[in-house]
Amino acid sequence: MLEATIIPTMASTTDQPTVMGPVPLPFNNAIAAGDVPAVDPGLLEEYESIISSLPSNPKMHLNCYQGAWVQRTWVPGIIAIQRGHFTPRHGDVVLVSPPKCGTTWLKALAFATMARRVHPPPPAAAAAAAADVDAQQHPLLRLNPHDCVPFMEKLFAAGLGSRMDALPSPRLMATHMHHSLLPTSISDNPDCKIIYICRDPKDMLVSMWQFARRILPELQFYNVFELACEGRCLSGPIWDHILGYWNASKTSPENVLFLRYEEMLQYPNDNVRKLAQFVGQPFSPDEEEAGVVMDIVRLCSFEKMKNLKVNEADSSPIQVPRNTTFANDSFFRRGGAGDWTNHMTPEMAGRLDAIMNEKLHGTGISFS
Ligand SMILES: Nc1ncnc2c1ncn2[C@@H]1O[C@H](COP(=O)(O)OS(=O)(=O)O)[C@@H](OP(=O)(O)O)[C@H]1O
Repeated sequence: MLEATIIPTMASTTDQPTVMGPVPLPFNNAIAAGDVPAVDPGLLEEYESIISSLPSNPKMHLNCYQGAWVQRTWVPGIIAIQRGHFTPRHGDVVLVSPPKCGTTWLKALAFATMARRVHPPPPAAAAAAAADVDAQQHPLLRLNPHDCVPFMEKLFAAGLGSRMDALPSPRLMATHMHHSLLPTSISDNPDCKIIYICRDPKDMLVSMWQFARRILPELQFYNVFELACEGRCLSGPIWDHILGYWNASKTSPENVLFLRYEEMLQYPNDNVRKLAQFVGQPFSPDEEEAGVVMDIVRLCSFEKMKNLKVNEADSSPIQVPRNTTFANDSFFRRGGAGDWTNHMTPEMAGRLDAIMNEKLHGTGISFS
């Protein structure tokens, strides 16, 4: 670890400079302050012409870009990242997931783990004492995890990608991009660590449908299910998304950590230890003795996060760029595994399992 230095915290525009160690800073509206730079009209025209040539699903606002179904508005961001507008740095950690597979949870856990020396997670006693002012200082008690860890393609699509350069190392960021979409400057870069999380696709689809219904109330679960089976739902083909990172984790285990939502639910402490080790910040015997692992798991638990004031329905999201569509509460619905049994017939579940089994056959990973 480098020695602690005086650098300004980004926690809020009014915060005073604070003694900080080399930890990720919450990436929130402070860093997005100022005018959004105008995107070159020529570039916009080029993006538009690329997008208009892509296979599309207008109802779902999706396009198929280089074999992956992505949200239309993210395509310019993906292109910008592929063209080298993002400059990786030693110490960068990229969190990757298909949507609705535990992104929010992983953002919280990775942030809490990597920032623990400057922002210790509140210990059990302090967490119980609501009046404990110090305990409330933790960024994750005042910010939604999406305000702490930027979503790369959205940021670049908004012309704000260069603001990542302002973040000190180590930087923590997230993407939903398929492995095949990543530029080699990320995917083949030993300086850049990737932490991947996936989930039983059946639960992922239920979660995705429930989320999408907030803006598309007429959307039927059956439609999302069919699209997924055809490989055309958001981040589809799902099997390609999972396999890309699964294979990379086998080839380069020191660069790609592959996690599963269901295993995280079952063994949260072990998985947080794995994460800390992977990013080069293993828990010391003193931290183990003090219960820091459990403190992080408790701070980031579904129950804790869902019940925070910042994550209530009327809490305004400050994500960068601003997400006016989904309120913070939409990221914490039910949690847990197995909700698919309430929405799929056994035939539907069997069909999706069979497709996944066929696609993942012989790879060493399965979901049934
Ligand atoms: N802390 C924590 N622990 C366990 N589970 C959690 C947590 N936070 C969010 N969730 C559940 O994750 C689902 C949302 O997935 P994502 O966070 O990937 O969504 S997004 O892609 O960022 O929009 C969604 O799952 P469902 O409840 O099944 O819809 C969330 O409830």
